[in-house]
Amino acid sequence: LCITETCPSCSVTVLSDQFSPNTTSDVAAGMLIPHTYPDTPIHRQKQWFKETFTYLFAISNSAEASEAGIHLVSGWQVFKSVPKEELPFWSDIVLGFRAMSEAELLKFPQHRFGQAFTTLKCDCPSYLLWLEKRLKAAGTQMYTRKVADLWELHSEYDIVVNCTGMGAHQLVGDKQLFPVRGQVLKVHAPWVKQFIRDGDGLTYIYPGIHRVTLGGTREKGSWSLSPDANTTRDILDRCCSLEPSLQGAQDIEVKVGLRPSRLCVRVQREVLSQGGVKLPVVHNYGHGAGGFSVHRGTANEAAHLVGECISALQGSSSRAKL
Ligand SMILES: Cc1cc2nc3c(=O)[nH]c(=O)nc-3n(C[C@H](O)[C@H](O)[C@H](O)COP(=O)(O)OP(=O)(O)OC[C@H]3O[C@@H](n4cnc5c(N)ncnc54)[C@H](O)[C@@H]3O)c2cc1C
Ligand SMILES: O=C(O)CCC(=O)C(=O)O
Repeated sequence: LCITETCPSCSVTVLSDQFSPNTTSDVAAGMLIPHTYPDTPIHRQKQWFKETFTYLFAISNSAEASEAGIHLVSGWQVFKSVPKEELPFWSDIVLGFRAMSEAELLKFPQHRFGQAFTTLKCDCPSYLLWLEKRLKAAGTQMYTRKVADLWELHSEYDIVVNCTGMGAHQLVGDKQLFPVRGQVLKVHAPWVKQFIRDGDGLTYIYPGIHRVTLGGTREKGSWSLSPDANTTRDILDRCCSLEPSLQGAQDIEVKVGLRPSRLCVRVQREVLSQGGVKLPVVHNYGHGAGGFSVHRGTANEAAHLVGECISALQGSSSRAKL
């Protein structure tokens, strides 16, 4: 979508072996709460988050908000002891970030410190459909197709943008990419209006438009997409200890996804070369646990790199003519 916006003369085709509702992005809680990528400079991550927050905040304030599934949500992140970093790098991007008051902390007898703020949340399947609709309106073709090798696209396309998430492990043989399995529950508990996140990042309660997402797990290196019944009980127990009213949650649906994790997101231009033939590629994958939080920022950067590929192609074709 960013490419169609920044380069309207480009003809964009989306190829994917799965579309919504069968992607990792459909499983996500969709909270805008960044995760730190250890090998990406903080100023770059902050810029990605800021661009994403600004973009989604504008949608949340528009008549598109409910179709796009974007809404503001307020709540608390609570800690058993005061964290080393009292002010996370994103504290001035979310709204109204402050330390919790004594009165608020009374709700969490096992916790000693907390942060209150308002952020955005995406109802992921709605947002993905809304994005697809906008792509189609921009004239983008969408085909179901599994790509086994980027070179198979060479004869049909000038530039390939690789946004395959965990699929990049096989497609481009990226051994720095690893799965972090996450199991979540989507439940009916319409009385829960505030989010609650344990500062250790393992347990969270995220109210959405229709359902509340209860999490979670972070199992590094696990490729299993099968729900685990013991884990479901454990998630429910942990969430009930933060919000006892969840004992009354109904209609529990279990979802599992593999976070496409790396020490840094790979937003990078590469020119593949084979027998003197060149294929420009822009990679945009490896968003781990924070794909929704930074998606618009990384997409803007990838679109910019596509612009650079176009300039390089135009330069080489004019040189070829000379
Ligand atoms: C339980 C859980 C909760 C999460 N909660 C949050 C949250 O609250 N906030 C947040 O910011 N992030 C969250 N995340 C992280 C977020 O879901 C991911 O970072 C994000 O979904 C990654 O998006 P992606 O588009 O890169 O990958 P995907 O959504 O997996 O999309 C990749 C696409 O590429 C296609 N593909 C792959 N390989 C090929 C191939 N060879 N040929 C053709 N197509 C291919 C796939 O079919 C798919 O459509 C969560 C993740 C999990 C698992
Ligand atoms: O970490 C969070 O609180 C949001 C959920 C998430 O990003 C995840 O489970 O990966």
